[in-house]
Amino acid sequence: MESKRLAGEKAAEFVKDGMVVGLGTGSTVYYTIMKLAERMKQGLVFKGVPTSVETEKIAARLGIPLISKGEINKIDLGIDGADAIDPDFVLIKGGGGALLREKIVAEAADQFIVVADPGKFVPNLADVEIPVEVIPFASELTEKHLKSLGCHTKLRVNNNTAFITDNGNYILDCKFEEIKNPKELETQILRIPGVAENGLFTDMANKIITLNALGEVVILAK
Ligand SMILES: O=C[C@H](O)[C@H](O)[C@H](O)COP(=O)(O)O
Repeated sequence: MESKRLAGEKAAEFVKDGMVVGLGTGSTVYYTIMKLAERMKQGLVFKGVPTSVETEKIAARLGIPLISKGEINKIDLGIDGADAIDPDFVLIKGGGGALLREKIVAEAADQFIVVADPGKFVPNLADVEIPVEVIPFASELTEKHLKSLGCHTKLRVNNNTAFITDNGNYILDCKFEEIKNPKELETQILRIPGVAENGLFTDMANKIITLNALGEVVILAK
């Protein structure tokens, strides 16, 4: 999609020599990674921290140097996509199942840029399911606990079997009737034993790169 390409490529301009860059997951940030590989050939020097096995493979194929898992100390800039963005820049992520590593990287990054086509903007987050990554042990109990917060849960499946994340966990997609306080909900979900992470990303995005109604790339900042 052209809008994903334009937004994704623009974000690559924010990477400077010597940076450690969190490389997100999905079809929009894919264009960022492609652009970064192009800039690398022109002399840009940086190292990447991939947020998924999928991104790790793409980056490795393009020859992008990656920091190995046990050596990630500092991330200068994270760039990633989103499934939904509300007017306060609260994000829902995890449509591709990569939310856990994505949140670790977004939280650690000094700056976090989101790349998204305009279709990702929603007036109400409750219109979108929140992916919750849960460890398989006693996941029925975790699910029951989640339901007590007032949502409908759905185990994510792939080819008729449970979808397994890069971390060996399940995803429960949770639909709430309303979300009054996303920050509080993010914390409440995280407090449930068995929950590894949830797809609500509050207070994280510093900039959002998207397109306006004229199809021009715009950078929204808080
Ligand atoms: O788990 C997947 C991620 O949260 C992605 O960043 C998100 O799904 C956005 O992906 P896309 O850019 O393909 O719409």
